Amino acid sequence: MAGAYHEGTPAVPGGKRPQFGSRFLSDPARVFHHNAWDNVEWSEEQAAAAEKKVRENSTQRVCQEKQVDYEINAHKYWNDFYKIHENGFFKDRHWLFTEFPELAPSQNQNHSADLHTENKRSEVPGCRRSEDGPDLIIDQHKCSSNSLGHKTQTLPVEENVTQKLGHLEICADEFPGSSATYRILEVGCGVGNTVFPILQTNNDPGLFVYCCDFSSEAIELVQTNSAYDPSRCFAFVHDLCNEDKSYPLPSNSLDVIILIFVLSAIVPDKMQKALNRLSRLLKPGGMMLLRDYGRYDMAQLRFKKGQCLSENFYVRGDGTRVYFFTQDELDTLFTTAGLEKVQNLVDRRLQVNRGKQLTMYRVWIQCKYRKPLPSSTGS
Ligand SMILES: C[S@@+](CC[C@H](N)C(=O)[O-])C[C@H]1O[C@@H](n2cnc3c(N)ncnc32)[C@H](O)[C@@H]1O
Repeated sequence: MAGAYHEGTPAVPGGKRPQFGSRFLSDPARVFHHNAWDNVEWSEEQAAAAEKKVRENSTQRVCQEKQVDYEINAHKYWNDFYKIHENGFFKDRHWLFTEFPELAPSQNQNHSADLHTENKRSEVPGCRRSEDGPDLIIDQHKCSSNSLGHKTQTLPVEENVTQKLGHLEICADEFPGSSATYRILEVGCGVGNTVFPILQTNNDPGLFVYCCDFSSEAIELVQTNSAYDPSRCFAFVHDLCNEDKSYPLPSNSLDVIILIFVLSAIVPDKMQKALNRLSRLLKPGGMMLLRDYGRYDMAQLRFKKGQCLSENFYVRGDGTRVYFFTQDELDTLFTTAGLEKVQNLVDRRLQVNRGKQLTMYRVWIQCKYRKPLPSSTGS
């Protein structure tokens, strides 16, 4: 199936993960000597062939009636996906902390040095360390607000002073994790491939991790996972496209929001508003982190005619959808949401199936955008 989710390379058994992005293919004759090559340059012919393939597979669009069904029932298609696969896609994601040290800042002594390097790297397209990506690859949590046992902290409220989340009522000054000092939200968390490594790796006592997904099946799998700790984590069902439902936490309350292969799963004309709403939740100085599919990724080229919904947006055989971004599109989305660029990189990786002598060209985009600090006035 085009675009089923599997992560590529497993972690090195018993060893520290090597830095990504350090293996370059200089001699094409050696392509089958390793499983993956980093920062692969595409030839003009290859780029032209990819464009042609996309033109071809986009000629025939899915009919309007089916398009409406995929939109209205999007959560159901993902529920079915998780009913079939459960958490079979759980993979080691320790690359998360190499790429996104913001997820465990106290575990990264060189955090500020890393950020400095990132700023530099963002100016050099294509110059980055790479990583594995997917290819291709609750009901409600019991109210445990203030479960860290800290004093509650009053924060400005987003829209509603009190919001109802199922049977759970959340107030501005008393919401899950209200007393935490470092708050991370993962949107479209699936079965917790990112959340659980964060909880395991980041042992800051002030950490609180929120995670949501519109698939109740996925959230149930997160909540019933033995590593789920309601004193440090709050998993909830939420549709990031739903304008009528607020997040169960106030504006300006989050240090980090992370989106891993989720923005691509929503219909393009709802992406901007979804990001605008998320941006409001960030503290000034807070960061939005994203890793997602890039234009002409192998998964896009593999779609057949009749699976295209709109330009660069496709439906898989199981009814789940996927968009393939350019760096510029993501830059526009984030900056329109009021954020400033820290990093916007393209990761072109060549994965190799040595057994079958197959080559797979992957294109992923990684972004970090920051909410600006209020500018000091009167100086
Ligand atoms: C490709 S999966 C990625 C899951 C997870 N981030 C990971 O990397 O393992 C996309 C996820 O986004 C979720 N999703 C798609 N559209 C959504 C929406 N509108 N609101 C919330 N979650 C959504 C799906 O249920 C699915 O879990």
